Formats: sequence, C-alpha cells, structure tokens
Amino acid sequence: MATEQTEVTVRDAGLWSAAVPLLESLVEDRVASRLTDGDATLWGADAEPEAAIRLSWTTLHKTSRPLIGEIETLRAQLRSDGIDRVVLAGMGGSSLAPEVITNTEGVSLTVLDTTDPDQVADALAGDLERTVVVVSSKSGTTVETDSHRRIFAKAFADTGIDAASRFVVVTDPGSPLAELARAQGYRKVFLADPNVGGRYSALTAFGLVPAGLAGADVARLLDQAAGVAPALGADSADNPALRLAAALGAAHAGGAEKVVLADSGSGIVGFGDWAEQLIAESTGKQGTGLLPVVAEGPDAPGFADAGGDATAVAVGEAVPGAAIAVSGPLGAQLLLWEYAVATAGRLLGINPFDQPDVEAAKRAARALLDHPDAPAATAEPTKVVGPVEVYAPEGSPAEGGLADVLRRFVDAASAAGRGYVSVQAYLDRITDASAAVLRAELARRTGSQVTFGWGPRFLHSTGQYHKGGHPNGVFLQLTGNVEDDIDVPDRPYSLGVLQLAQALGDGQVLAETGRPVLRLHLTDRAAGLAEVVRAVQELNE
Ligand SMILES: O=P(O)(O)OC[C@H]1O[C@](O)(CO)[C@@H](O)[C@@H]1O
Repeated sequence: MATEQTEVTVRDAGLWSAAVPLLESLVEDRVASRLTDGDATLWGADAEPEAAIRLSWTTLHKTSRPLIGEIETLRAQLRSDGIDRVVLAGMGGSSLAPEVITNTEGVSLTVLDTTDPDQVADALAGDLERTVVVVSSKSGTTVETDSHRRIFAKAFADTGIDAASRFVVVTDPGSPLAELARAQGYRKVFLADPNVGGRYSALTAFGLVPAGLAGADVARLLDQAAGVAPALGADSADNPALRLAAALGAAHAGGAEKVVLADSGSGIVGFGDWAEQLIAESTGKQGTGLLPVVAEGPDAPGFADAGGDATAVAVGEAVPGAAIAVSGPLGAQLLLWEYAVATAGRLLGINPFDQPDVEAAKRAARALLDHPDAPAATAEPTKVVGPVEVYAPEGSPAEGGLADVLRRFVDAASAAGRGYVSVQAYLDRITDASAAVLRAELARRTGSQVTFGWGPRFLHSTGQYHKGGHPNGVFLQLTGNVEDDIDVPDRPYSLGVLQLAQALGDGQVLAETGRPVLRLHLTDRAAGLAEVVRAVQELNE
C-alpha cells in the first residue's frame, strides 16, 4: 500500500533529542526558505560558485510542467510509428530516477547503465523495429552512454532502420551530445535545465522524458512534489526535510555515518537505488559524509540490528528497528530527500553539489585503455581457486582457501573500527543477479555494514563516497570473463575491455588512497559466483 501522507518521524528518542538543537538552528537560519530562493551562500564561500549554478531543482514541480505536453506528443508519434519499446542509455543521475519511477508504476523501461557486454547484448536482442533509445547525459561526454549510442546506431543501421529517427536525446544546452544530435538529425533533443546537477535532476527532462515515453504518469509525479513543496520551503520545525536533515546530521555527529535504507511498504520500487546516489555523491567527500547502505528489507541484516555506526531509515511506514521513517508518495519523497540531503551537507560542512573524486577513477580507466600493457592490467593472480582468480591487496598473505583470504580481508573492516565492506560487482545484473546475495550474506557473517553495487553503475552513485568519504571501507571487486564481447564502433576498445579497465582503474584509485581492495576474477561466472558465495558462507564457521 502506497503511503500518501508525507512525513518524517524520528522514532529514536536519543537521536531526536540530539537532533532538536540542529533543527532549531536550521529554522533560525531560515535554511529552507533560502534554499528555495536559490541562496548559494548556504554552504560557505568555497561552495558558492558551484551552488550558484545548481539550485533550480527546488521549483521543478512548476518549471517542468511544459515538458508534459511535449513528452505526450512524442510518445503518441512514436506509438503511431509502431515504436513502443524504450531503452534508456544513461548513468547515475541520468538513469536512476527514471528507473525508480517506471518500476514503481510497473511500466517497462530497459535501462542501460552498464558496460557488461552480456547485459548490453540482452538489450540489443529486443525488437529493434519497435525500439526508441533515449540517450541521456548532462555532460554529453560520459563514456558508457556514448558507447551505448554507438552500438545502437550500428545495430539500427545493420537492421536497415534509420538510426537518427530512433534516438531521443536529453542533455544540457551546448553539450557535445546536443551538437552531435543536431548534426545527425536525431528525432528529438530535450535540453534540460543546466542549473540542476545530475543527482538532483529527477524532476527535470532527465527523469521525466524516459519515464514519460515509457508510459509513466509524470504529471502525477509533479503533482506529488508540488503537494509537499510548501512544507519543504517553510522555516518551521515541522518541515519534514529539516527534520530528516537534523536527524541525519545529529546521527553523523554521534558517530553514525552510515544510513541504512529499507523499504517498509512505501509502494515505491527501488527508492534506495536512487537515494544512494543523492546521499553518497552529495556528502561523501573530504574524508566525511553519509554512507547509504541499501538493505533488502527491514528484516535484512544491518537494519534492525544496526550498530552505533549506522542509522536505520525506513522508507514507508515506521517499522520496529527503524530510527527514522520517511513516508510519502514518490514525487514528494524525491523533493523531500533533495532538500534534506542538501541541508545535511550544510550541517556536515561540505559542498553537496560537487563530486571531486569521481574523475580520478575515470582518468585511471582511460589511462589503462591507452596503455593496456600497464602493470595493473597485466598483473598475475595471487592465487587461483577453481574458477576464481584472487588478486589480493599488495603485501597481504594469500595462504589458505578462498574463505581464509576473505576472512582476513573482511576482518580489516572490523579492525578499521566502524569499518564497512563494499561489494562491487562488474558483472551482468540480470544474468549474474545472484551476486547481490553477497550483501546480506556478508553483513550477517561480519557484523559490519555491507554495501553492494553493480560496476560501473555504482561509480556514478556511491563511487564518490568510497573514494572521498570516511576512509574505513574495504572493497571486494568481482570481475568476470566475457564470452561474447561487443566492439564499440570507432573506438579502439570493446565493452569488455572498457568494463575491466573501469574496475582496475577504480581499484587503483582506491588503493592509492590507502583503501584495501581484493579482486576476485571469475573465469566462469556462474561457477565462480557459487564458489564465492560458498566461501562467504564458511566465514563464521
Ligand atoms: O549525465 P552525465 O553527464 O552523463 O553524468 C552521469 C553521472 O556521472 C556523474 O557525473 C558522476 O559520475 C554523476 O554525477 C552523473 O549523474
């Protein structure tokens, strides 16, 4: 049952009494109304230039209205041409919102936010005669999205379909993608509001166009946001976003930097995946921040049994074990969390609108693509256990079986004190979906908080926090052999090569910042995953 009432309840009495003084200061400083009015001084002088071009999201429930008609018209035209399958190529802020919107409404959208050749092959195998591809990129330069565009252009051409008529672009004015779309005569270009950053763009063209073309009721989403907007802009202790920000800020000050999210009957499907990027990329920097941990549900390990380093937040009803509960329909929750996270950024003393550590991993991946013979790309495994090659952190012992290697590795998270384990699977999230069980399995057996992300998708979400946030994580990377690779047209690499370079590049950057990285490469994906799960299950035997 969807929860219609939008409210934030802080159920933990200790947390609430720590939050009240922060809440009072936010009200006194008129943070909510200043945010609504676009006051870029809220995060200090260093953040001001960036904030000055990032605050238009507070009024999108009004300014995005004209898009609704445009989307409906295009959808009707596509339908009359027999085109009713929508594929979205986009990373992070350019795909996470449409994914949660369409999943919540139960309408079909194929989201491509991967470089896994197998997963891309799946999308290519759909009926191309009925397919439109929405290419979404604010910068217009994101390598994954550009690769998908090239691959689909070739596939359309190979099938005798006029590719230009099948591409719809969402991008910022003046981006290289906007120029290319114009030059190639793509079917339609939606220029988004450039004064909204990627992770705050759910209610811009980035969220609304793909979701609307797929058939979601995006007008209702704006109505839901409009319904809560006055409360979010109010300098009042009843403001739900200020309450949430104050509670998260107080929790962080008290040593709980992790935020464990679990759905508790909100009716929203996959909200945590969207909130993850907002929270991690906005706050995880300068050695501080809030680490989002998406739990499978309120009964999953890490939620009700969260330790002192974590706050359990229910999305939906206030359930036992939740310190905080946030209810409300999707459109309202999107805007509420944006206000809350931007405000928490002020309490944490960081700039919630930049992502300073994301570029480092992109650079490292590019360097590996340029120098495929670099040591990182040609290293030999430390050991091989059946279908699993082990690449252990430098200097760490590798004796024993896979479970011994893993035990020593995850122990480093507990040794770091309040540490966490991050599982990063550079695999196919459809065929290799079983990898996701590792989150709960590891959390149950280690007692540490455990995050799970699909690579390279998470690089555009929690990736910023892992490199820039509290430096107490250990990182378990999973990579796998590729059976049928896909060349990226007019580029000197294939998807498989790019995917591995992304894993190695990010691993390198993590290691350079002193964060332990263990890579397990699955020479046979299914058998390798089974072996890894078995080893994890042996951990506390
Ligand atoms: O929309 P773009 O420019 O392709 O970027 C996609 C994503 O990549 C990031 O810039 C960081 O990786 C995100 O902030 C953003 O949402």
